Amino acid sequence: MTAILRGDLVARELDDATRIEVERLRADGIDPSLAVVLVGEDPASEIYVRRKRLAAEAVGIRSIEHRLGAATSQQSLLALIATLNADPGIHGILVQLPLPPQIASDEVLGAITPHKDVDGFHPVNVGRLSTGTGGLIPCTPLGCMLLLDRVIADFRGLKAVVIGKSNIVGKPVAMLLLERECTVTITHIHTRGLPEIARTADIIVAAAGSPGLVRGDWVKPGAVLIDVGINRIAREDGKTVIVGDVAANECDHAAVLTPVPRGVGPMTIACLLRNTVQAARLALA
Ligand SMILES: Nc1nc(=O)c2c([nH]1)NC[C@@H]1CN(c3ccc(C(=O)N[C@@H](CCC(=O)O)C(=O)O)cc3)C=[N+]21
Repeated sequence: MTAILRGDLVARELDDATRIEVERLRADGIDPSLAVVLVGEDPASEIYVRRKRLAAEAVGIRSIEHRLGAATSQQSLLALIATLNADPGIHGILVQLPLPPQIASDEVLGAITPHKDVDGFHPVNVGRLSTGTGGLIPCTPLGCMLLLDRVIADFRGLKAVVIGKSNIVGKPVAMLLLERECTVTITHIHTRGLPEIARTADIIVAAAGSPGLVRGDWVKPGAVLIDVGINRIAREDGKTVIVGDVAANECDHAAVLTPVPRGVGPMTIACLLRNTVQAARLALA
C-alpha cells in the first residue's frame, strides 16, 4: 500500500519554522519583505500570486505586489527590477513566470541581484547550486528534497530518475539529488526507452508537464514518486481539474507518492518563504 506524502502538511511545519525566523529577524530590526512582480493577466499566475501573498502574510513576511500591463516593455520591467534591487527594505524579488512574448525571461531573471533572487533562477545561484557553494535554491526542487528527506534517511547510491529537464525543476533537482550521492539519470519525454529507465529507479521525480505520463508499469515496487506535474485538464463535466504527471491510480505498488494537488505545490510556496527569510538574514550580515 502506498504512503501518500502530503506536501501541504509538511509545508505547514516549514511555515511554523519560518514564522519563528521572521520574529527573530524583526527582533534584529529587519522586516522581511518580498516583492512579487506580475506582468499581464495570466489567470494561473493570478492564483499563484494570491497564494504567495496569503502565505507570506500568514508567516509575517511583508508582501508587496507590482502589477504591470501585458504590453509592458522589457525596459520598463528592468527599470522596476533595478529599483527593487537597490531598495534596502526589499529582501526577496520574484518575477512571476511566464512573461509576455515581448520580454526575454532570461534577461529579466538575470537582472535580479543574486542575493534577492528567491526563485534561485539567476545564473550565479545556478552556478552556486552546481558547485555546492551555497546560494539560493529554486523553490520547487528544494521542496522535493525536503519531502524526500521525510522518507529517505540515506540517499547514497540510490538510483534517481528525473523526468523533465527544465531550468526551474528538472536540472536543479537533479543537481540536488547528485549532491546527496544518488546516481541520477536526467530524462525527458523524448528519451528513448523511458519506461525501462524509469523502472530502474528507487526515486522518480516526474516534472515533465505531461498528465499521467508515468504509468504503473514504469514504477518498480517500493519506489518513491515525487509528482511535480501541475496539469490543468478539462473533465467531461467541463470542470477544470489539476492532475499530476503520475498515473496515481496505477501506482499502489510504489512505497510513497506525493499527491497533486496538496503535494509539491504547497512546498514550492513554503520554500519561497524560507528563501525570503534566508535572503533577509543575508541583509543583516
Ligand atoms: N517566478 C516564478 N516562480 C514560481 O515559483 C512560479 C512561477 N514563477 N510561475 C508559476 C509556477 C507555478 N507555481 C506554483 C506554486 C504553487 C502551487 C500550488 O500551491 N498548487 C496547489 C494547487 C493550486 C491550485 O489549486 O491551482 C497544490 O498543488 O496543492 C502550484 C504552482 C509557482 N511558480
